[in-house]
Amino acid sequence: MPHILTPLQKKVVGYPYRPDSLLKVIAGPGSGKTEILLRRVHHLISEGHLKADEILILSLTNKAVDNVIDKLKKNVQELNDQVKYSSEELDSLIDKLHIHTIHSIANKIVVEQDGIVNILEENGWRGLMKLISTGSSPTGTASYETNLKKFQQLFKNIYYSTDKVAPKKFEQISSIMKRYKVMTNDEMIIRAARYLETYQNKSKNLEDGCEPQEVDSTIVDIKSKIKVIFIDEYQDLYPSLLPLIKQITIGKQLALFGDPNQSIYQFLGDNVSFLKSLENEYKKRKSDIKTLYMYDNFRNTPEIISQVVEIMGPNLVHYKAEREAQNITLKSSSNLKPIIMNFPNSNATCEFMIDQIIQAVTSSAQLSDIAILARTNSEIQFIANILDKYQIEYQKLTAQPTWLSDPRIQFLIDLWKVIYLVSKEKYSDSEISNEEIQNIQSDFSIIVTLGALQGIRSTFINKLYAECKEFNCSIWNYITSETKSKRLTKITTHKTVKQFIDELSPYINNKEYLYEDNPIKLLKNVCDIAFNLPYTHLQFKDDVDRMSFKNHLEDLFRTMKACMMDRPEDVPLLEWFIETYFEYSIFLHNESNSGYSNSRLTPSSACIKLSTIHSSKGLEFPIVFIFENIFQSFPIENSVLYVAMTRAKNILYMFNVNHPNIKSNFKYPSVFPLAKKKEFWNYYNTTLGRKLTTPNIEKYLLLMQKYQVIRNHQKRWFGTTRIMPSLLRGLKRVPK
Ligand SMILES: Nc1ncnc2c1ncn2[C@@H]1O[C@H](COP(=O)(O)OP(=O)(O)OP(=O)(O)O)[C@@H](O)[C@H]1O
Repeated sequence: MPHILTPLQKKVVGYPYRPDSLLKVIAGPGSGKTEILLRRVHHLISEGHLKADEILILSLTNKAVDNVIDKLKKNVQELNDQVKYSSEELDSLIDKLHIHTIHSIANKIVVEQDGIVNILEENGWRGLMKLISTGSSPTGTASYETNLKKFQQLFKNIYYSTDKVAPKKFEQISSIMKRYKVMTNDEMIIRAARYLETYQNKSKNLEDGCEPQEVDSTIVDIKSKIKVIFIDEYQDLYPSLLPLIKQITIGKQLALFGDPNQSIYQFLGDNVSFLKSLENEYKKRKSDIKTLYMYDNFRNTPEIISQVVEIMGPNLVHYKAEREAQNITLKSSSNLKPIIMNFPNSNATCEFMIDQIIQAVTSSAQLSDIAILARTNSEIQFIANILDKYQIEYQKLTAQPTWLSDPRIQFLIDLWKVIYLVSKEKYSDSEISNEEIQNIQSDFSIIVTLGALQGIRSTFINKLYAECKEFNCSIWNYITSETKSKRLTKITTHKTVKQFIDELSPYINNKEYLYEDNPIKLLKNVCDIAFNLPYTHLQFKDDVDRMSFKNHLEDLFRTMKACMMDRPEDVPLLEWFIETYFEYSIFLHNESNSGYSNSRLTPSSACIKLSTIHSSKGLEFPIVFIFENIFQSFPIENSVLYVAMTRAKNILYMFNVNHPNIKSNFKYPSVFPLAKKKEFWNYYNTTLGRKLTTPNIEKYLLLMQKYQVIRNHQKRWFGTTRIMPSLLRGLKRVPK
């Protein structure tokens, strides 16, 4: 059954469609933002105001896009009670809607105009840094990682500033990037905006109809078909996206949904000024601008909401509106206040947390109801290690799969790029003209892979690049030409380059290999190449390191298989994989409910969730622990704490949270043991739509005694008790 809408939700769903207008929906946590956005989409279509292909839904993250698609399927099916959609009809309806991340739509526009482009990833940055530095480090004598970070910052400052004079070392950057079609995400956004603007101006000049119509493309869709644009989580938009958003939204109805209090990406730029500029565009055109508020809360208990207000009250924007809103719907009282504690050390924090988890699962909760949130990845790793120790199964929620950022896997993909791009250039039917030499894309992948090998210094890469420019030839042709490559002296370097050529040549020289469509063979070959090269990252530190590579390799293989199944018949697997692996990997990642359990065998639906606060955005969990390391010295930002606290549906714990409004007091609260609170567990089960169960406190006490782990706080409550790690694994292990 679809939810019955509240008066505030109804207003948003039924707000009229008007071209060139702005609707801003400010919605608090748990107010049903995404659901209402989709109900509005359905309303506009079913009332005949718009067709599905006239609607564009934009989000910032892939996860949010998948969330929209999932909810859309559920909602449309529920709402459509007269004519039930078959699953094919539903798929076709969803296919017609345009649903993208902002970056993927920019990428589509740019690729349609420019062909394949290289978006800078970690290894790409390293390659670029090697290319422009001249032996000594470009930014001083600090470690490579620090230099890389500084370099990226310097690059950003110089590239996007018009008034700064670039140091000599950076002058080459734009020409190199242009030459190899390498760009950062920000540049891709700017480029896409420029293409849209050019199209707009061209169409204006062509209104007399003297030139033929353009073929179908994303630009044509945006400029001529789309009438309404929805942006979910608008508070995360930042200034460098503005040129593109402006271009996309001209003349359309733009509906922004979000919560300014949850603006956790301020480090990317000022969201407030972004919105002002966008609103000014609508004001300039004298368009309608309307703000609606949604402050119902179907998620958090009133006790959690009061705690949020107590800690952050004056810092919450629009809170007045919430207070004044009439008839807001809230959950009933749970009579359980959030548990806020500061511990003297990390061990005490962990022991208490484990104890609470055990109480919860021996009462009514399932392990998958529980999420542990922390600010940094290192804190998440710390908690993961603790849970490993207790053999409690968990799943890390990450925005993108971890294998994608494993430099070893990136190295394998870069090697494939070398094979594919060099072969393509080599076997291309037409002679490559001088002008085309400027666009030899294999060069960049060679620089990235060669530059990652032991003994290859930036002076060499730099010289190589300069030589190729002088001879006007590709790097592969240069290094494989005996006469030319002799000019690059040093014996050790020479040996490594020879090794590189020897490893890759058999595949490049075999034209058929471009069409190899056996993923196992492709993977085995590229691993052989990588292991035979002096690439230090593949000399494993220990078994854990080896296992992590093995797991990532399995994920890479899974992605290849998915690409293979979907591949158009006439496109070779290698080519299709290089173009699409990122999208497939995100898709598979989200499908497997984002992440892996520590055992990799347990379904994610049976695991505790571990997540950084940033990755938990938009999610909700019955029980939330906010876990801060006691060494966390800088206070948590209001917006980050707000997002974390409002993820909790029924129970919220906050451990060692460093915030000026949270007082430190190390005292076990009187509300425990949690397992004794029968009334509360009834409430818990009812709000989650589950059958009522009785908390099994006897079982809990029995187990505690059986395993005899002495805990100070348990001693106070139950006498001497002991918990063994296997407790949560169905109690199969018999203690010695
Ligand atoms: N009218 C309604 N009646 C009952 N439940 C509702 C109603 N509208 C939304 N909900 C439920 O409220 C919960 C919160 O909704 P949703 O996840 O869309 O919140 P949100 O506004 O996106 O929150 P956040 O901004 O914190 O991510 C969901 O479980 C949703 O199904």
